[in-house]
Amino acid sequence: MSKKQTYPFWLGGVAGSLAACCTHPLDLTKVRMQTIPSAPGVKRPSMFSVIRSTVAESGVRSLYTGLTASLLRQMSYSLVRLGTYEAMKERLSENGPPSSGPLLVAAMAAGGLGGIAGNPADILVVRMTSDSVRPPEKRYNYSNAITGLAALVKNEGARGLIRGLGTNTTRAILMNGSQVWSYDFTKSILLHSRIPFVNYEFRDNLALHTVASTIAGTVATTVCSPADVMRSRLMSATGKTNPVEVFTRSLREEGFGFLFKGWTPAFIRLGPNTVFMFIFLEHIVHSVWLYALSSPFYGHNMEAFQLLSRGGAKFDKNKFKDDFRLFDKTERQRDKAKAAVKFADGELPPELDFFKYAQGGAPKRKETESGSLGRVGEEVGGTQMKRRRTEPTDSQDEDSPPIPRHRVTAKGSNVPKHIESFEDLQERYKLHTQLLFNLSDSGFKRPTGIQSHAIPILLESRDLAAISPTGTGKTLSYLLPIISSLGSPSAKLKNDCGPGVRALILAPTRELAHQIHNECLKLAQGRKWRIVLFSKATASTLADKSVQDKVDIIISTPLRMVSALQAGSLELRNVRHLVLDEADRMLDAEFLTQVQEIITACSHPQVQKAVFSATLPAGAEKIAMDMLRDPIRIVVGLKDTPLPLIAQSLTYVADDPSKLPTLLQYLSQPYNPPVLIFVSSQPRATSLAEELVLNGVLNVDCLHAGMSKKEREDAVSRMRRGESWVMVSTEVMARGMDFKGVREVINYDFPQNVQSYVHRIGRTGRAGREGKAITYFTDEDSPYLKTIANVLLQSGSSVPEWILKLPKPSKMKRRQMGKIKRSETVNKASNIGRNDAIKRREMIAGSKRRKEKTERQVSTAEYGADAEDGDEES
Ligand SMILES: Nc1ncnc2c1ncn2[C@@H]1O[C@H](COP(=O)(O)OP(=O)(O)OP(=O)(O)O)[C@@H](O)[C@H]1O
Repeated sequence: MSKKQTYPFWLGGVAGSLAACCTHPLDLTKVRMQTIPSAPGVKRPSMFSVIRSTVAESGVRSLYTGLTASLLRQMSYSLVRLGTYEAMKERLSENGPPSSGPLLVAAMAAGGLGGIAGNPADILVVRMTSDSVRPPEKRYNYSNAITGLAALVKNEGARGLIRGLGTNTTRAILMNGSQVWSYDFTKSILLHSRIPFVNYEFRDNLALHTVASTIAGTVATTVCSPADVMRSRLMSATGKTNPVEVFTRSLREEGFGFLFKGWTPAFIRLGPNTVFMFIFLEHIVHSVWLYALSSPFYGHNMEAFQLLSRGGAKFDKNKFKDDFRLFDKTERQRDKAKAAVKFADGELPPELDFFKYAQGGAPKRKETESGSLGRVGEEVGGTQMKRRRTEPTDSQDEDSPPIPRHRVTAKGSNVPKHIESFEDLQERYKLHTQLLFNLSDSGFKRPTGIQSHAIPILLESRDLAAISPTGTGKTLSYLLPIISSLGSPSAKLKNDCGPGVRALILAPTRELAHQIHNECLKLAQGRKWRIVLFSKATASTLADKSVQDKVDIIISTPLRMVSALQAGSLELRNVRHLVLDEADRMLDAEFLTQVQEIITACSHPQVQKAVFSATLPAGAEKIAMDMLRDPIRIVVGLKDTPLPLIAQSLTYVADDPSKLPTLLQYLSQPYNPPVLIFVSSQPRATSLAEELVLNGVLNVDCLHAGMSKKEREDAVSRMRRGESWVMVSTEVMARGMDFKGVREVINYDFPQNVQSYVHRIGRTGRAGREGKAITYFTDEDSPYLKTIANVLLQSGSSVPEWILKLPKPSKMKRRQMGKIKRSETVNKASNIGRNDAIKRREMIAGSKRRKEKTERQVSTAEYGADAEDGDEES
């Protein structure tokens, strides 16, 4: 179910009332259609004839007859049903997202309560809207809801208030169960799903609310129609009425179809009503929340929160405890005091320590159990099954190597003060409230270590080199300052900021660029910045200067960008913010020339440059520092060191052919999907994936740069949806990709270097979660083992004594590390007779790809459709 914010109880009533104002004429028409007495042989009036005759009474105004009753109904029925459902949902969410069953029950129960609360107003609605179609002597002539209510009690006593209560409550139960529940359900299904063909991904915005509420309206109309018809007939009747009698008489006279009588007008009324109600509700909740965040009154003593929650369900301070704290100065001051004490110790304040690795360094390492070479398939790290401890540990074993300290070190002139909360940004840098809201909406309550330091530095227009472990939120560290510094969208500024793109983010792979683009869109929600993922299609659109000048941010791979620069179809002269994500990769031999060309094209004198990575070897760092102006260098934890949250181990597998049986054996036992498996080449990735499938491993997927754009996108989507249990990949997935659920990484092939190891295993243990990383090593890999073992050691995983005693590989030797030649297939035994088949298949696939490419090029030329980007995989 989708995550929703708690809102004051009465907001549901307000949203319902606003919706009722829009759809009351339809409501009136529906009631009239349902209550006009039928006479044998006389055709029932159509919806349009009812509307026509209503307007004939006293003009368009008569379509609003009974509006006061309708508003009273919303302020009782909708207020209770929506408020109660939200409160129940909140309760059910205490231990994680609730499942649909309990939510459906909650929705129905809340509907029942709403039905009871709204019954008197419902009677008034039916009577007031259908009064004019009754014989004059039988009319009620209520002038408004209040006098109507008084007349009802006076004439029929308190019992009059419960007329039709049974059917009305049944209808309300069905209505809430179908409408509110199906809205939430549809929303959660659609959120982040992609519509095929148009390739649109739903986000929590107007489009999603509209589609989900339309579906909810259709479901609700169908489910509620029978109860609705019965309710109208019972409520419009005077004197004693028996529901069974009404039902059997209607059935006898009109057949079974009477239960769906007025479905079309009911839908025409309920459909828009549902759409309006949910859209109003979503927007009012959003606005109230924004108001709460920005109001100066809230900062002091939370009066406004109390005001908002007065008279209904309380604003759930427990759920919003983090936000609550943002506005509670006493608490904040207490936190600041605590932070000051912690900082004196050289540690991070607790609120910066989102990922908990800052609490005194790495966990206590486990002692090696075996001092000798393990048997094939035996994990010699000794820690892989044991969860990492992240509590601070002061006591150290004499023999233990030093525990690494994960603290933040900042070097440079006049380093701006770090922030302690996102709210500090609003106080210090006037961060737009919408951004603050979007952060909170994404569940980002506190800045991580890198964010708390990098964001103020970038907001103060300084150049930055930031090194922080994988999964610690580097993306937000640069996105937030960029978006905040841009101020208004270019299109609005009307060239005040100069024409042309204002921010450029470079990433080494298409997948990563896509992911950053998505993060950027999420953060920018609610404002109209133009954020473009640079592809062949967008490049051709942006070739039009007038379009280009309206773009605020471009996210691209270097290759794609350089092609556009060389073609003269893009200008970067106005770029004020340039970020290199995965900086060491971007500055390595393969990309350096392209990146330099792009940097040169960003010729604005005030361009701010920043480089981010989890690893930055000395060579790359030197290049980066030379390119930055008066830079600040931030390091979180130890350079090139993974988080202690990842339990790392090394598994001896003797030789390459022994890896497959070891892996199959591992996967035949319970494991934590999804598992990400890294191999050294594209053919090996395909081959391993095939072998796993042939051996009955379920939900195996494969991703490498040799696959088409569509295949790669599909593989990433399957992974995000949790449909892939085992993903075999190459280095293309090693950097930056954020699949929160990845619990285990297996290095099937030994990594090429330390950086590759750190990034590969960094696909797990993200955002504070624990992870597990296993690295297979063969006799051939053993000369390089010590290099990786040192990384394990630095980050607190244990390493067998014998590995520690291995000689340190020379620089020359280390360079050879990534150059081990491995067979293209992982199972030579199945090669016999298969090689030909594989070659044939590859030839067919190749020709298919070529054909597709030609077709795409043709269609690109004709329709400007997206075409495949260049591959950036090494
Ligand atoms: N302040 C925050 N609070 C909670 N979660 C956060 C916060 N900032 C980022 N995250 C989440 O942490 C995860 C990792 O973030 P991100 O991908 O930016 O890490 P990274 O440091 O760039 O990793 P890598 O080095 O692998 O690229 C993401 O799922 C992101 O949504």
